[in-house]
Amino acid sequence: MRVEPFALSLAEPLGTARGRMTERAGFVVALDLDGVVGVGEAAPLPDWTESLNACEAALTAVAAGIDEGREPGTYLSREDGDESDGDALHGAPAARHAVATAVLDAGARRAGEPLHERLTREYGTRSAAAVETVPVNATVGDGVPAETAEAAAEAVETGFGTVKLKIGARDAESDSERVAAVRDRCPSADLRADANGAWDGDTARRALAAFADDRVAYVEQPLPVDTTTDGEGQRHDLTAHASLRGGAVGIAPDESLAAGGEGLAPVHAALDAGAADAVVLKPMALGGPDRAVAAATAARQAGVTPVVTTTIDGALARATAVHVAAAIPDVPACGLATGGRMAEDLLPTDPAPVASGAVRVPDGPGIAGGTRWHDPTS
Ligand SMILES: O=C(O)CCC(=O)c1ccccc1C(=O)O
Ligand SMILES: [Mg+2]
Repeated sequence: MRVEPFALSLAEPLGTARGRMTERAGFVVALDLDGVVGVGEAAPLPDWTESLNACEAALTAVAAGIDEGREPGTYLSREDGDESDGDALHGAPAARHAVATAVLDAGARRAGEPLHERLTREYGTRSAAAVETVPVNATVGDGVPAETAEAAAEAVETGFGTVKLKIGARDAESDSERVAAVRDRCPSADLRADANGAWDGDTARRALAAFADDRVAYVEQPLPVDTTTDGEGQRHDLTAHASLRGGAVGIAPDESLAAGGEGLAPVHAALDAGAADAVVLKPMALGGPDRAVAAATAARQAGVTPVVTTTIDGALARATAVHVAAAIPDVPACGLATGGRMAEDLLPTDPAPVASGAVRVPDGPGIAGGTRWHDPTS
């Protein structure tokens, strides 16, 4: 297995409650499975996944194990995340994402089918369906009300039906003004907001009441991650998010789904705790496209809406996430329109371009047909 580092700068940094994102770094892996090469991307992001160093260490260990004859699939054996303790990909979801994607990509390329068809069959709820596009939301970063409304209006003009606003970088009253300004300019857009854990319970209740007037569909991660548990073993952050539900504005855990356990355990905990109207599923943070589709299936069974987003990744992981979304029947608008922020990218052309508020699902074999990483001589 080859492991190649990358670093990509963002042309348009994203302002969030956790600061500004300006660069993404990670690794592309290329894995030869009986003569068919599959590729996958690891784009680790602190707060969501292991560190860049831990990711590299995990991938290096997997590469060494494969060189010694270990079967790549055995690193992924349990899709519920129960890999045996001490195994290389335990606690390294971004590294697992790369390896799982490469294995799936090689299998799909061998079968001559797009990745989403394989994901659908193996981890989804229906037989493979032809899916040409997936609806996506525009992502609008922090800014003063006029800027925010302008960016949202521009997105709606270019065809986005859904706009997601980053909030929580300023106080809740200022964010309510931003949301009101957007609603004013975009009367018929579907609106969402993402607090990235910036609020406490009282602030959240106040802000959610104000957002209801402006018909915000849901808020991602209103409260911070807190994996400590009460006497019954329930996580405090999940209980707290559950107590915010019931109003007009839905609650959509995001960071909480990447904390407090391996693999899908946090997703199941959030569903069991009744903490979610929607769940924000990031294949990179969950440890792979296989797990993300399995999480969506579990969410649907619990009556919870699955939404797929990236951690703002390179083109390979973005396209992988598009395949995940395509494997979910009637998926709502997903946070996959982030390619335009990149100043440079992993592929010369975007295999999953966005137009009119939808992303095109790649229809070649595997993730996106052939790339230079698929050519073992390059
Ligand atoms: O969902 C979107 O619209 C874009 C993705 C996004 O907001 C994001 C990007 C990187 C890291 C975290 C997040 C997040 O959803 O919190
Ligand atoms: Mg979020």
